[in-house]
Amino acid sequence: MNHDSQAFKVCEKFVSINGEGIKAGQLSVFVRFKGCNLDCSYCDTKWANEKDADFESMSTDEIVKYVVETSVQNVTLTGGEPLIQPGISGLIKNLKENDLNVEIETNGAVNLKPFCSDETRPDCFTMDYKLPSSGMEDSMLTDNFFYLKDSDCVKFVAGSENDLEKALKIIHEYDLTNRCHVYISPVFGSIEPVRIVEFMIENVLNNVNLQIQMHKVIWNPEERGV
Ligand SMILES: C[S@@+](CC[C@H](N)C(=O)[O-])C[C@H]1O[C@@H](n2cnc3c(N)ncnc32)[C@H](O)[C@@H]1O
Ligand SMILES: Nc1nc2[nH]cc(C(=O)O)c2c(=O)[nH]1
Ligand code: SF4
Ligand SMILES: [Mg+2]
Repeated sequence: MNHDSQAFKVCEKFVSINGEGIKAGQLSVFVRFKGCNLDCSYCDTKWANEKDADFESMSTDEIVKYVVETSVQNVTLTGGEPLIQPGISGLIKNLKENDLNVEIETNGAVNLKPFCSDETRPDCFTMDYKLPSSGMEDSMLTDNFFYLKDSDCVKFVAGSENDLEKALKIIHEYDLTNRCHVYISPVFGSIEPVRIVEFMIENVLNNVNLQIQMHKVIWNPEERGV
C-alpha cells in the first residue's frame, strides 16, 4: 500500500510546550492517536482510548503538512499508543525527511525492534516502564531496554512507595542510567513530588531526573489540547 493512502485516527493535534521528556519546556507539535493496547489505572487520556472517541481521519501527507506549516521543529507522536497505529513507520520516515525532530511516547508494551532501522527510527523514544500501581506491569517488554540509546528516555510514572522501589530495582538491573535518560514522575496528584526527591536522596539516584508534567502546572490539569 502506498503510505500516502494510510489513514490515521487523530484525536487531537496542537502546538504547545512539551511538558515531559528530554525536550520538556521546548515547543513541540503534538499528534495524539486514538486507541491503546493497555489500560493504565491513572491514564490521563482515557478519553482517547474509548471505542467511540471522536477522531479526525488524516493521511500521512496531511499530518506532515500540518506539522511543517507550524514551523515548529519538534514533533511528538502520542496517544493512546502511537506504535500500534498502522503505517506509523511511514509517517516517522516522512517526518524525518522533512528535518523534524521526532519523539515517540510509547508505553513499553510494544516491541521497539521493528522501529529501529535507520530510516524509521524516531530521534527519541520516550518509553514508559509501567509500575505496579498502573496495573499493567505484566505487559512490559524488558528487551526494549536494549534498543534504547543516549538520545532516548525511560520514564517511570510512580504513584506509591512500592512503585518507587520497583523503579529503583529496574534502574539498577538494566543499568538504565548508562543507556539513556531516566525520569521519575509522580502520577499526578497521587504522590508528593517531595517524596520522590527524598527517595532519590536516600538511594543516591545519580543521573535520574525528577519530572513534573509542566503542562498540568501551567494550565488546568484537565485541559485538553495543551
Ligand atoms: C497518555 S500517555 C500516551 C503514550 C503512551 N501510551 C504511554 O503510556 O507512554 C503519555 C504519558 O503520559 C503519562 N501519564 C498518563 N497519565 C498520567 C498521570 N495521571 N500522571 C502522570 N503521568 C501520566 C504516561 O505515563 C505517559 O508517559
Ligand atoms: N504539553 C504536553 N506535553 C506532553 N508531553 C507528552 C504528552 C503526552 O500526552 O504524551 C504531553 C501532553 O499531553 N501535553
Ligand atoms: S499506555 Fe499510555 S495511553 Fe495507554 S492507558 Fe497507559 S498511559 Fe494511557
Ligand atoms: Mg499527556
